[in-house]
Amino acid sequence: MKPPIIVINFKAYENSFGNKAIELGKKIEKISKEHSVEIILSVPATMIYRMVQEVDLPIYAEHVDPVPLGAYTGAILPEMIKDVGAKGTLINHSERRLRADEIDDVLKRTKKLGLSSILCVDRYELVYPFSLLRPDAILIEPPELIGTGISVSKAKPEVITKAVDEIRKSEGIYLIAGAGITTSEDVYKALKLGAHGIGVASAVMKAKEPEKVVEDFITSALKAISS
Ligand SMILES: O=C(CO)COP(=O)(O)O
Repeated sequence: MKPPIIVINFKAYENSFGNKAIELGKKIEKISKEHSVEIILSVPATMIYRMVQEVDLPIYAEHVDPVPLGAYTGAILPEMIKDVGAKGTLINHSERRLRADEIDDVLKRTKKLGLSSILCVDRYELVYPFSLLRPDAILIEPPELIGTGISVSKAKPEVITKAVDEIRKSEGIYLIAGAGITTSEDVYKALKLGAHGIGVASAVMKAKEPEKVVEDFITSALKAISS
């Protein structure tokens, strides 16, 4: 992981799985290579294996279940995503919350397996306490803005600046901002406020020309970190 960090969370849209997801992944891979900016794709569990085989980008799970090996029907474990080639996972997304003890357990396991971790939080007050669990990055997303098209960087810039202050108390953990990020200006502003990257879903997944959106985001992110 290296700033500017761009995480595209596929979630469960109609193009989040199957051939459409692979096509989208390949388009994003091309832009990523053209600009030499790594883009992390978090994809549905059923797509991890195919994405890893067909798209040369770091593929993450969107969630892992906080249960041990054993009799847990339907569970997706950190060990399983590692086995199919995932590089890491989101943990505790707003749409897939875990308890604090479960987060702690999952982080210990991902670390042991050599998987990267992006721990999601919904408010800046959680950034420092959760940074003590040593994820690779914390993704802050006010849930009320997710999927609205109203970006955290414009509507709640103080959430980013306060989260940035908090993350600075812990060495070596990245702060990513997300929720409602839609325009290249949203991306620029998030990075200028001190975030190391952005997390996005609907602006890419629902776009007519997602590759254009991703390209604009990369250009803005590069501009923000170089000016
Ligand atoms: O939840 C998100 C990324 O993890 C953000 O979603 P939107 O980009 O759709 O607001």
